[in-house]
Amino acid sequence: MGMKPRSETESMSKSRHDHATGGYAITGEPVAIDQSYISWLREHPSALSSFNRMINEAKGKQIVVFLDYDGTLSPIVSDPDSAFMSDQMREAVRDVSSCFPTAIISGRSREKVYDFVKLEGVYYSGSHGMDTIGPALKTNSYDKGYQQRSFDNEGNEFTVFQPAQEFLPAVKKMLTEVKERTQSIPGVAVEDNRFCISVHYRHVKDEDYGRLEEEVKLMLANHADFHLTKGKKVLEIRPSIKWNKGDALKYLLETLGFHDSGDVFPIYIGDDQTDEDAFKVLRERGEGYPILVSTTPRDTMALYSLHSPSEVQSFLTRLSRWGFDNADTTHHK
Ligand SMILES: O=P(O)(O)OC[C@H]1O[C@H](O[C@H]2O[C@H](CO)[C@@H](O)[C@H](O)[C@H]2O)[C@H](O)[C@@H](O)[C@@H]1O
Repeated sequence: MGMKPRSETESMSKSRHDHATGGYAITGEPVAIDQSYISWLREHPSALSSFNRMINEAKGKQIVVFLDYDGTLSPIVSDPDSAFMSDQMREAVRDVSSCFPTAIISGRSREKVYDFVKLEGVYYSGSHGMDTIGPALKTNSYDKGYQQRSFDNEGNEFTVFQPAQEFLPAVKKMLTEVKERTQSIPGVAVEDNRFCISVHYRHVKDEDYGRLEEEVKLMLANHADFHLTKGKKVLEIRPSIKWNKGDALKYLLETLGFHDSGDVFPIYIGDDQTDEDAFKVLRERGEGYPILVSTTPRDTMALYSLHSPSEVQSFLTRLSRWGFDNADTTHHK
């Protein structure tokens, strides 16, 4: 990573233009590209336009791919239970994971992400990194009390790391409480993400939002060891431990054998506020490619950008093609 991304605005805006619509909306009218987005792209170039440069930086290093789920592998939709991944995206993730170690780190429960993705050979981390399946246990710097050996149906060994284990009984109680407190507010949907709780308000009227936030905050006032974070039309209740998606990324890198290693090139792609913790880790380590998925200019620690899940798919497809073509010269799984 090292250097700041070079300005590639002209080619970037052209590629964005071409990618989305061929430069024209389906009405035949030229597509207007927001000027502020184009300026933002100067600071956060497209990971597709910068692909060759990225590959040059990655040469001789082990690429490891980290992906967020909602808004990255699946588009944001109004019903959280219907955030399905397309077959094409699944194929792109499968191909990438057959070339490089690949992990999906999500705010959802680990089981739910697996149900959406349904791919073997991928590491899954749910509850914002508080429930992570990693490689089989070797010596590592993490508390063994939170790590358990486990086996899949084919007898492959892996490790489950759950640093918020002792919070589970409290999360269960809060789940019941938050449902009771919010049931009279039309449109609220409470999602059990195992170690955290999502309170969705996408379908709540603006005039009811204040009451919802107040109910959640009142509940949290009685649970000092939990706190609130905000995502896309969602309030997220999380145990107050020093653990986030960035820590899960570090845990996976270490257990994959890349603790403080200059031989690794981690790529992290995510769209939400909680992904910033992972971008920050890559910036601090000074390695890899932090990529934000966004259609609008945003304050971010990411250095590169992709416009939408469909661009994520193109990026992954390109990466796996490069991985397959260079199987003899690159480190592989
Ligand atoms: O870390 P992620 O995998 O991005 O998970 C973050 C939250 O994603 C989901 O909610 C978001 O996506 C929904 C489906 O597109 C959308 O309806 C909702 O408004 C978004 O906030 C998920 O349902 C949450 O539990 C996750 O915390």
